[in-house]
Amino acid sequence: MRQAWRVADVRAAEQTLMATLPEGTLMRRAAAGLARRCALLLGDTGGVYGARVLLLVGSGDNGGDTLYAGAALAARGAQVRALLLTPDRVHLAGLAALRRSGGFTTTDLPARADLVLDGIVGIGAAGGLRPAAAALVSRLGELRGRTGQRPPVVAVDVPSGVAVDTGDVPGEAVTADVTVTFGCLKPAHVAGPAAPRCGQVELVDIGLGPVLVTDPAVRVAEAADVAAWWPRPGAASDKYTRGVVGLATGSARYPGAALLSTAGALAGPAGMVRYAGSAHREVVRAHPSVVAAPRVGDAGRVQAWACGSGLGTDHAARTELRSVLATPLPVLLDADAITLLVGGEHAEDLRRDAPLVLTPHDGEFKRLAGEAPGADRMGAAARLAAWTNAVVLLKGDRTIVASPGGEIWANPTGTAALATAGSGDVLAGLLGSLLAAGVPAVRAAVAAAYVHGLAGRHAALAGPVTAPDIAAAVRPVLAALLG
Ligand SMILES: NC(=O)C1=CN([C@@H]2O[C@H](COP(=O)(O)OP(=O)(O)OC[C@H]3O[C@@H](n4cnc5c(N)ncnc54)[C@H](O)[C@@H]3O)[C@@H](O)[C@H]2O)[C@@H](O)CC1
Repeated sequence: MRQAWRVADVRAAEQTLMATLPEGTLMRRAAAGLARRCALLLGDTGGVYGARVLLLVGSGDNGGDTLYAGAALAARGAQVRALLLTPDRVHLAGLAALRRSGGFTTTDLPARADLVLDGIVGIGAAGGLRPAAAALVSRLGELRGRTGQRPPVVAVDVPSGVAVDTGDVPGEAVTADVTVTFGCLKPAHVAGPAAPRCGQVELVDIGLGPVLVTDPAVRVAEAADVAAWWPRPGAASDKYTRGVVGLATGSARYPGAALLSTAGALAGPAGMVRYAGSAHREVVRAHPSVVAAPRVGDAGRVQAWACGSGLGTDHAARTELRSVLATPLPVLLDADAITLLVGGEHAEDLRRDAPLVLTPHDGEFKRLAGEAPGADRMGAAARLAAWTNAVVLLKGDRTIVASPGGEIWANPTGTAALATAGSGDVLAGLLGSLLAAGVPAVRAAVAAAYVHGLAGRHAALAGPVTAPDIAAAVRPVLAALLG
């Protein structure tokens, strides 16, 4: 698991650590790690000696890190130029170090550079980039390196222009190939549109770990976590002990949603799938192992329900939703079931002890919460989770999972390939299967999003992706993940 902390927590930890160390120690550690990574990058394209390195230097300590790292590269023979955004406000000791090592300052963007370091602004950023910085960033694409290609950009701590605590990108921002960050990850490295702008994120240890005592703002599951959480059948397992998942999905109008949620559920860890709904004949024809009935009340025993994908919003759909919510079982509500919650008619039904998971996309989120997720998707998901007492899985490029208790996860495996009709139905079935297999709701949501994303990527290797391709890709992805 990887974890990221908010700026206020990082600052507090840094203060604690700095009080025990000679002044400038942390910046020296940060700059040394940064220079090492830059030297490695230059090694890939002809070496440090003689390389043209451009430093974009803002007024704060982020600029200071950049100047010290530039000094280290200049000392190894690189031609280092620092473009100072605010020449009257600059880290003076860093600038002196650069000059001592033979580095120069410049006032405009040069035509050529083999490496760019973005030290315009780090965790001290307030709001979007100021006009002069934004104008500079918009021109970075003009640069060419010794191979004639665009030079790699290394962001110092975070790409300038991103909102560090939310991962939002409010305007012009740097797109980095590598981000070298210090002490710990920050939310922008893992969540929101900022995350893909970071490129490869590398963490430099500056000794912050022992004093970083607050809970992380956001967690990111890794393959080993998902593999550890994923239930596997044992010698004593049978179809019932592995869990039976019930699906209340699809309708005469949307029979495809029934088929896709079933395909997702069949790829999950539960031992049996029961389908309840008007597409019961189609489901059994396509998936003979499924036991199907026309209504939730006739479905037989299950250990969790997934409800809503393609269910419709008519009276019959409302009755099925009510039946599902009346059970003492974990329930996942997707798509139309979320829409049916709007207006509060099911407020009483939602008072339940068993886990509830909601899987809205932005439109469903807006309908239910009354406003769009906005720039702070993690905060928005956490608020909806607290309000509904449900685990909320907010779909997106970096899908967010938020628990009612305030735990937040960002999914790292998202891909544009998942943005296709019926993709969410597959996810609902898969997540329902994990719930039925006894996986706690937050882990089930995190694991389902992770595997669903990998399945989208796997399917995309063969060309344009449809939802059945995603469902089919879950098995090979699990085979590789679970070993
Ligand atoms: N505090 C510490 O102990 C450490 C800090 N380090 C570095 O210090 C950075 C934080 O330094 P600072 O607190 O000085 O803050 P920054 O250097 O991130 O930014 C603050 C400066 O940028 C300007 N600024 C703010 N918002 C801007 C915007 N939207 N557009 C353009 N300019 C803007 C401000 O005028 C201010 O002078 C970290 O990101 C990291 O790089 C590292 O050296 C590691 C240790």
